[in-house]
Amino acid sequence: MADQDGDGPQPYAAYLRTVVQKGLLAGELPIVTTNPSWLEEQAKKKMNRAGFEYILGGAGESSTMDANRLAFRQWKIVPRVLKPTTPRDLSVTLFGHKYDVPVLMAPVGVNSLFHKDKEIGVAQACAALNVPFTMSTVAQTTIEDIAAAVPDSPKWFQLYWPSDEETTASLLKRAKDNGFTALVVTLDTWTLAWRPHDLDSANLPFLLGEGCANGFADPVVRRKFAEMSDGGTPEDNIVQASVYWIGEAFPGSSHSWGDIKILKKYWDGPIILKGILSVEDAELAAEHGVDGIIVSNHGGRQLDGAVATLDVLPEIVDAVGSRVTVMMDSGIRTGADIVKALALGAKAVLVGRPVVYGLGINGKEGAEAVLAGLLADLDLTMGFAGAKRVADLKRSLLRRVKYPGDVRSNL
Ligand SMILES: Cc1cc2nc3c(=O)[nH]c(=O)nc-3n(C[C@H](O)[C@H](O)[C@H](O)COP(=O)(O)O)c2cc1C
Ligand SMILES: O=C(O)C(=O)c1ccccc1
Repeated sequence: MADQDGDGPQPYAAYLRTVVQKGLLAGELPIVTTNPSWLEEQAKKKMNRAGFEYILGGAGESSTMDANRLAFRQWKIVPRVLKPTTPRDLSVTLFGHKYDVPVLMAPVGVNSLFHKDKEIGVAQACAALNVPFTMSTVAQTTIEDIAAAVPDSPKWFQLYWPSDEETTASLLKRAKDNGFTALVVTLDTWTLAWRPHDLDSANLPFLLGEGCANGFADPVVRRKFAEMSDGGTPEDNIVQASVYWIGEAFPGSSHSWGDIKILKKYWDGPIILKGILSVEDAELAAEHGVDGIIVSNHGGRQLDGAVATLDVLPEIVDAVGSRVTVMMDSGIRTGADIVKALALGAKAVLVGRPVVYGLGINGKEGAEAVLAGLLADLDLTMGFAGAKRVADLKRSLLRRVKYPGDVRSNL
């Protein structure tokens, strides 16, 4: 969708072209709604229950999921007029790479539960729109298969950090050898949280082999599994192998700051820590020489009661923004949300649930429709706000308001 006529991609213009091409003007309805708060409803009707509920679920009473959305509602944009903003430039430079848009796909595992296109569908949707794709460790597609499907597109690798150093090294080597340029290390999920939604329905698909494809393809995982199972392969005993691999990805206890040196030993590109919510940890990340952080509460799926990411973003940016690249996720649904996060100092945002709802509704096409819509909305919102480029999004564009939500809130 890159538009070579202007200065880089013009997501709204591209979106309108798609509307015409797909015959929507002739009265056909889009398969995927353009309203992000209806996506969940649409996905519920279209997807199988286990897959839909796995995406939907938050930890505890989902209070952090609610907070993520409410936090966005408490900032409003003060627009400008008589200020031409075309053509707009949505590009950002992160770790020396120029990206067309300030939006990345968040790492989301077990996509085979959502649609047969699984992670490949999402990766291809991202590739079509030049959105960097962050691959999850617990994908149901291998690192090698993602690389083969989207060889020339920007790709980051997310690590669930195994307790075993040799397994860590093996995963990182495969990611590096296959063209993944940045490493995202998720720190808030050394074990899965109390998620009543999934627990009540015993929806724990990774114990049946889902989310294990990447692990089962790993030479070190295979060797170690053979050693402990009298020469067995994961394919011989899926349940036992899943328990072993999931035990590596989620070891049940956290690494410590001193272990960052292990990551540096095996990864010479940018290292980004995901799941930072406190200024203290942001400072420690900077002191330990990492390149970036993602202010994230895992979309409210880990510590229920954790603070909304937008509520701590400004203080974290103030503390470490000049030393590390600060990004954020959790609760991004609209172009206005992205504008607010960028104005409060994030260099880029990641989006999770909406895209995999799109995948569940209509495979690769659905994921692409959600991302294209989000980028078009961002493009328009920047224009109305008076911003021609991402650097124009400053804190002075926003006002903090006191009311708890909007009348139309779906919370
Ligand atoms: C179904 C699902 C699976 C996820 N899997 C992973 C994962 O494998 N690794 C990871 O770091 N984060 C994972 N996340 C968290 C996302 O990367 C991201 O932090 C979160 O979805 C952002 O919030 P949002 O869904 O409100 O956009 C997952 C989220 C969902 C919804
Ligand atoms: O559900 C998640 O949030 C997550 O990170 C995960 C955990 C296990 C398998 C797949 C994804």
